[in-house]
This record gives sequence, C-alpha cells and structure tokens, in this order.
Amino acid sequence: MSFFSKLRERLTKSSSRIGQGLDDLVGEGTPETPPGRAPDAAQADAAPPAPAAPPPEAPADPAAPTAPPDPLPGQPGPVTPPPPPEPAEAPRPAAPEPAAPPETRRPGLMGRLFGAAPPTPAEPRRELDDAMLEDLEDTLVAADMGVDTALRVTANIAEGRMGRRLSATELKTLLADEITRIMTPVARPLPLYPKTPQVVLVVGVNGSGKTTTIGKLASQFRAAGKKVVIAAGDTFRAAAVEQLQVWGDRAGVPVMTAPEGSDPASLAFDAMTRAEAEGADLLMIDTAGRLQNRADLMEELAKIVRVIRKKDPSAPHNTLLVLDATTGQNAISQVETFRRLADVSGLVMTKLDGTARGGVLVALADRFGLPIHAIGVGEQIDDLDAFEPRDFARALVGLD
Ligand SMILES: Nc1nc2c(ncn2[C@@H]2O[C@H](COP(=O)(O)OP(=O)(O)OP(=O)(O)O)[C@@H](O)[C@H]2O)c(=O)[nH]1
Repeated sequence: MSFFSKLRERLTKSSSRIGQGLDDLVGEGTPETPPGRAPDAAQADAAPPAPAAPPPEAPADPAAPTAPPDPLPGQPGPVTPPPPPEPAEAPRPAAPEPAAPPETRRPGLMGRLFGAAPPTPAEPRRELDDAMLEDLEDTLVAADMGVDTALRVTANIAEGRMGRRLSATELKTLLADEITRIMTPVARPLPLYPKTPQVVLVVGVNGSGKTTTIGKLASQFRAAGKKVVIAAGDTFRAAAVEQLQVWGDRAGVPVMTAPEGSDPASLAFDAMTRAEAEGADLLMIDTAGRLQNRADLMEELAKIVRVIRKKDPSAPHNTLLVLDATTGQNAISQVETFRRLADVSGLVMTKLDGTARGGVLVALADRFGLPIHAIGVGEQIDDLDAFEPRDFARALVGLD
C-alpha cells in the first residue's frame, strides 16, 4: 500500500476533524454559486478579488446580475428567488416538482445531449472575512496546531484573498499548501554517515513508542543491508528490556541487555565495543523515559554520552526524540524538555494512526524546525514511514 493511501486511511480521525471543521466553517457562508463559476483553488487564487464574486446578499435580490442557476431541464427552479418575468430560455415547469438542491451545475451541451454527465452539486462558498478567519483559526487550534502556528497559517491564507468567496475544497487546498510549505524543510530521513558504527541514541517519555520505533527502524535498516545492534538501555524496567528483545527478534537484530538495575552507561559502552568488533553499521541505544526525576534522567543520558565518546568522540551521531502524537500539545513541552536533557537531532512521531491530534506535527515543525525522520502509523513492524509533507498535509485536511 502506498504511503499516502496508508496515511490517509489511518489519519482518519485527524482529517475528519479538520476536514469536517472546514466543511462546517464554509457551510456557514451563503450556499450559492453562480452557474459555471466554480473555479478550483488555483483559479480562485488567480482570480481578481471581490468584483468577480457577488456579495453574500446578492442572491436575495432577483434583479441582481448574478441570477441563480438555471434549473436543469425537467427540474424545478430554485426555491427562494422568483423567476425573472421573461425567462430567456428553458421555461420553468409550471407545476412544482420534487425539490432539487438550489445549486447544481448545468451539464455541458454534450452532457445534456447524451445524458452522460450527472449534475455536479456546486459547493457552498463563504466570503473570506475576519469572521471566517477567526473560525479557521479556531478549527486549526482545535486540531492541535497551536495558537502561534494557527495564526501564522491563517494570516498567510488571508494574504491577498480577503473578500474572495472560497469553497471548502479551495480552503482545504490552500491549507494543505500552507502546511506543506511549513513541513517540507523538516522532512528529512535519518541521515546515514560513512563512519561506523553510527550511534543512534533514542530518547522520549515512557510509552511514546521508543521500543517499537527502534524495532521498526532496525528492521528497515536490516532490509537495506545494514548491520544493526540494539542496546536495551532502559535497565530499570525488565518489561521494557523483554519488549525490546521481542522487537529485536522480529527485526532479526541482536539486542544487548544488562541485569535489571545495572548502569545503562556501562551497557552502552559494552554495546559500542560489540558493535565495533562486529563491524556493525548502526548501534541503536534505547534509553529510559522517566521524566519524574529529570535530574537523574539528565545525568543518566549525559553519562551514556560520556562513555560512548570514549570510543568515538563524535558519537552519538543522532539523538532521536520519539513523540506520541496522541499527547497533542504536550509534545511541544516534551521537545523543550528533551532538548534541555539531550542534544536532540531529529524527531519520530508515533501513533499518527487513529489520533485526531496530528496537527501538532505542524506546530512542532513551525516552532522547532527539527527534522522529522519518520512517522509511526501502527503497531506492526512495517508501520513506520518516511515523512512526506504533501501527502501528510492533504491527509490531514481531509483532501483525497
Ligand atoms: N497505534 C500505534 N501504536 C504504537 C505506535 N508506536 C508504538 N505504539 C504502541 O505504543 C505502546 C508503547 O510503545 P513502546 O514502544 O513500548 O513505547 P516506549 O517508549 O518504548 O515505552 P517504555 O517501554 O514504557 O519506555 C505500545 O503498545 C506500542 O504498540 C504507532 O505508531 N501506532
């Protein structure tokens, strides 16, 4: 399954929240579209401002130049405005028939001749004004994009477009473009260096998905022909070590462990020795994630770094922070905390499947600019994908 289809399928909650929010938001505007004037987003972008679009009150005035759409042959006319006194063509049926939606685009000549093209219901539109921008901002904040990012995104969408009438699809497209613009610079795979073993320190709070991510990454690197060693550095939790061993088995990668309660730095040193001796390409070190005692955790991480630097002064080559998307805005404070504890070089966002909080990734990118190396979209070994900004943005806003 392609990345996009998997992501779209799995990001359902996020996209349904934002997508539905945008549909509702535009639906609050006047549901009217002049016939033949349903430009796509690109056209809307290129169109001159307001004059082309009627003011919201226009449809209520039968004398207005933008008359409501002609009915389809055999269909009743719009309910609200009375028909013009002398209809130029297609006289309206005398007797009322079952009501049709007031906005339907008239099919083209060929469509009418061959009856091939069913009428496409035109989307409601809403004039981009301060009230709509405020609604948009609220929708983005509710989707965990954070106030600052929501404000910036909203301002960018507003620029040069005030007064235009936008459909939900156009708004989603504009939003997806903005999100893509923010995310593109941070979408970078985990860099691989010629120096081996490349040491990847994996940090994050308990339960964020560190173990799972290490297993998934190890499996991918192994499939790419890399030799990988894993060190189970959270020596305080026997269950964590066991779980990592399970993932090591799945990935076909050796996992070095140490007795419960022993010094993680000493395990890291031994793992480094083994990785060097075996000519491993990568050494992935799992770490504890207890934030309850930050001083201890900071000392533990600092000690791991000190000892592996005895072997290789340039290590660790990557410090990956694993974040759980379901924690929403909390992910922001986790980045701040872990950046103080360790020299975080990149992020992996897990559990993007089935959460309505995927927007936090946009806030993270906008705020910290840290590379996003991969995203977790499930619990299986192949549920870790490279981060594709455009696909992510479209899936997030609910575009097909
Ligand atoms: N749905 C989903 N679940 C995930 C994903 N990544 C991890 N999980 C689940 O999240 C839970 C915690 O994952 P772990 O990998 O054990 O997290 P950890 O950070 O190592 O946690 P500790 O071992 O407690 O330090 C497990 O049940 C995983 O199956 C993901 O991308 N999607």
